[in-house]
Amino acid sequence: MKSLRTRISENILAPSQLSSKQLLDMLTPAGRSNELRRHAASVIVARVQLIAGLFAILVPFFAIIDLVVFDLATAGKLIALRLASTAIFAALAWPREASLTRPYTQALAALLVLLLVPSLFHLLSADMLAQASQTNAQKLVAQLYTYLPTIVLGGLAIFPLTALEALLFALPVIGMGLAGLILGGSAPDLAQYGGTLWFMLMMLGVAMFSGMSQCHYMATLVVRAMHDPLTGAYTRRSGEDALKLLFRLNRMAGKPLTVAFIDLDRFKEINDLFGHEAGDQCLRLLADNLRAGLRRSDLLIRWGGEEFVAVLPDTPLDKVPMLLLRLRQQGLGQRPDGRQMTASFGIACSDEEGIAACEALVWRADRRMYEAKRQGRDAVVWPDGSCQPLKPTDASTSTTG
Ligand SMILES: Nc1nc2c(ncn2[C@@H]2O[C@H](COP(=O)(O)OP(=O)(O)OP(=O)(O)O)[C@@H](O)[C@H]2O)c(=O)[nH]1
Repeated sequence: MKSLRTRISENILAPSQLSSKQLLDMLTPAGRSNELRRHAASVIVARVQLIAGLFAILVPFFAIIDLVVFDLATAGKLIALRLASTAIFAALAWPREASLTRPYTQALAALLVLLLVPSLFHLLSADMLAQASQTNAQKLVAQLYTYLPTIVLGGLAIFPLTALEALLFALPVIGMGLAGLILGGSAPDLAQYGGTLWFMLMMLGVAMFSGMSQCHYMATLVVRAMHDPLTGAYTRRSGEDALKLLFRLNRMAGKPLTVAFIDLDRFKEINDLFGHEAGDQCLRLLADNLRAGLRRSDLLIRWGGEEFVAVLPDTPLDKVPMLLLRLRQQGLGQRPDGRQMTASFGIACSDEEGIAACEALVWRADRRMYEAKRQGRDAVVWPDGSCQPLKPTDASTSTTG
């Protein structure tokens, strides 16, 4: 069983081992991180816009077939439906700014509209087409219209949806497909309904498999692109993007956002005395310990070599001492010589006078971190300029500074 799972994950889904968490992430979107949601939202919106744009151009052209095949009254009604569909497709294709707070919900809503338009077209035209179809050509075109919901289900395959999402999107489409058959006057026989339902379920299966595979592949790439491979912290680039977003969101909500600029003390000494590999190990340990002290909603960014930035959304200055206390209690990790690692901290808060952008926030925190270095390291410098030592009072955990 395990080797079958490994084979599927390595050869079909993506070239990586599949953990239980990753498997769950392909089945339901519940555990998805915000960064993954944002990325999935941008992929879904881009594809919805592309397909909707194509449909907005192609759908009116097929009016020619309606005019050639059907009588004028039927063709007129079909063309009216086409024009309404075209207007919706054009609106979906229109470029618009992604929602800052709920980009994923916005993307799923656009996708739902895209899927429902052809299915509704089928539903609304079914009765009319059944009555107007006398000749073979008319019956053929009417039959092609009944395939619309099935084609929509196949189209789901190009979106990075989890299995649950694909299923939920498919249910109304399948429902409308079957309702169209009833309205079209098909006798409720097993051959007609069973065959159509079977075909739809096959399409749904393909769409689910393709969506899950895309989800997994996307998650693998996003995690690799956004996180520093040594420490697992956000890279400078992805961290700056996330910080900008959080800064805007907190500003809009009138909440303070605090950043802590953290620089490991005397790190060069570790590299010089114990080698680069030991230095790397210390950086890993430091990042693990910093993360352990932060909340789930906080971000840890590797700003440069041994410099990190902790981003604390919705955090006023008076909450920062609690974080520092937690870090002090658990420690930042041991150096290869057995002594405790120490770091210098600079704190800045978006509430401060003259902070219009997050760049200014980080710059101030950076300056304060240098001031902490200047004042002897293993210390924190606050926005009011005061410098507080971080040293534990216990002499057994003495510092390097
Ligand atoms: N092992 C390792 N070393 C790194 C990495 N990135 C940067 N460094 C090293 O980090 C060291 C930083 O040295 P300095 O800027 O002098 O800082 P420091 O020795 O910590 O001194 P203070 O900051 O003043 O306490 C340099 O020797 C870099 O080569 C890395 O990814 N791995």
